[in-house]
Amino acid sequence: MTESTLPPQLDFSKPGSFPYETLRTRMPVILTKAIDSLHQHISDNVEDEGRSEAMASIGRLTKLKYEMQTGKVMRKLDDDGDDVDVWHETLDRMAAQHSEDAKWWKLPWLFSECYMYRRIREATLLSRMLRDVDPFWGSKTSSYHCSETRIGELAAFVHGTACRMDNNEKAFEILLQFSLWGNKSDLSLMADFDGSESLDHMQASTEAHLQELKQHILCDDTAMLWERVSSFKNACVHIVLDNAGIELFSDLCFAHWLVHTNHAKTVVFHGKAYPWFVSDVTRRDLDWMLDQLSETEDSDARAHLAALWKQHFAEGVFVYQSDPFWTYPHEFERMPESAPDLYKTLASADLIMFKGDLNYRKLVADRMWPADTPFEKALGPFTPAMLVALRTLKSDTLAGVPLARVKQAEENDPAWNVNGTTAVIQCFRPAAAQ
Ligand SMILES: O=P(O)(O)OC[C@H]1O[C@](O)(CO)[C@@H](O)[C@@H]1O
Ligand SMILES: [Mn+2]
Repeated sequence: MTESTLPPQLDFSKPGSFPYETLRTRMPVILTKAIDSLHQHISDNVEDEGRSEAMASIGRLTKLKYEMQTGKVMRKLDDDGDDVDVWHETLDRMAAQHSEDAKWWKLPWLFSECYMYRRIREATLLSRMLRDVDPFWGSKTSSYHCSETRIGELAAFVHGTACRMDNNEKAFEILLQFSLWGNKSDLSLMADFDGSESLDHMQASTEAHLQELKQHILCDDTAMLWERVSSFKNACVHIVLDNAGIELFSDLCFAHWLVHTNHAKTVVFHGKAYPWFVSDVTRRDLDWMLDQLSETEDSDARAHLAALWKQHFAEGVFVYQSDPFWTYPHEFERMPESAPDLYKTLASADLIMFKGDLNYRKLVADRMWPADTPFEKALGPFTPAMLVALRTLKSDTLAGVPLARVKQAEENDPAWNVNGTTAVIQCFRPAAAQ
């Protein structure tokens, strides 16, 4: 298909649409919160001489908010980050394709949203006092603390039961589902477990709950995935991470199971090089979470897992990488050209797991595909290895789902595709892996 015969990317042309409301309401709120948090950091930590340059960065963000809200030009970047050329080339390409003057509201949603986070990065990079400050740190750490009970329960299940279950497939399915629903901010699994019951009881009630949640999975390729994973011995699995907190914890649990049942020898985690889309994982988030888990009592499953996982990272069983490509505004089909080494690394994987909504949008190029378009067709040329997308839906793009299923979901809940209550587990398996 040529660019002109492909469905267009999501944009802001329709008042009331989800992208439109995101730019009108949600993005300014996110920006205001980032400004507030940097402001707080300055008041608490920055002495007189550093204050004016830090405040100049706050001024840049206030200006950005004004530019967004009033449809001003999306200007080039002022910092000297290694990725500046990529951003400038993309900005030029976008302008040539969509609107010569590159104004806010005129370029596609995916590019515009990524650009906002890159401008936040610019503002922090340009101040010596702020360059290492994460404006979303407070919201990430407090969301972790809100999930601590659930994390404790899941840790007990993983440490105590999952790797010893007679039925490997069952354990795989449960942990896969945790990783999937971990992408929904409010993970309401194990709702009935009050800490006093046995692990068996907890497992039974969790299984019942997961069973109930299954009806909200619009396309479920778990069987295809299991067919592949069950054949693994010492495989190399890559997980392209999404959010910090309970989602990251559930991803680590899945990786733990892969390694401790000898299905995988190595799990490579791909995170972001700097704060991105509020809650996405950076190395600092990962290290902080491991330390939090270590600080529980010695007998706690969380402390055991943290010790083991730290050792895995030290020994290369778990590997953390943060290629700059993940914070480009690029659809993944651009990876072979834009990040050939990363593409080569992924092509060597036995399986790549893509977590979350934004990764899904980039997989299918954020186009308005008819929902029943085959997933493989929507992936276009991005087929490095067998891959699976685990996503709760928080934006309108979707492929690989029968129209009757979409209709049913719409009837149940008008916000079905943007509020994280429905999900997909979608696999692509190249001919060579069959
Ligand atoms: O963390 P996730 O699952 O990628 O969700 C982020 C998503 O949320 C949104 O901000 C919309 O709610 C999208 O822009 C983005 O795709
Ligand atoms: Mn995210």
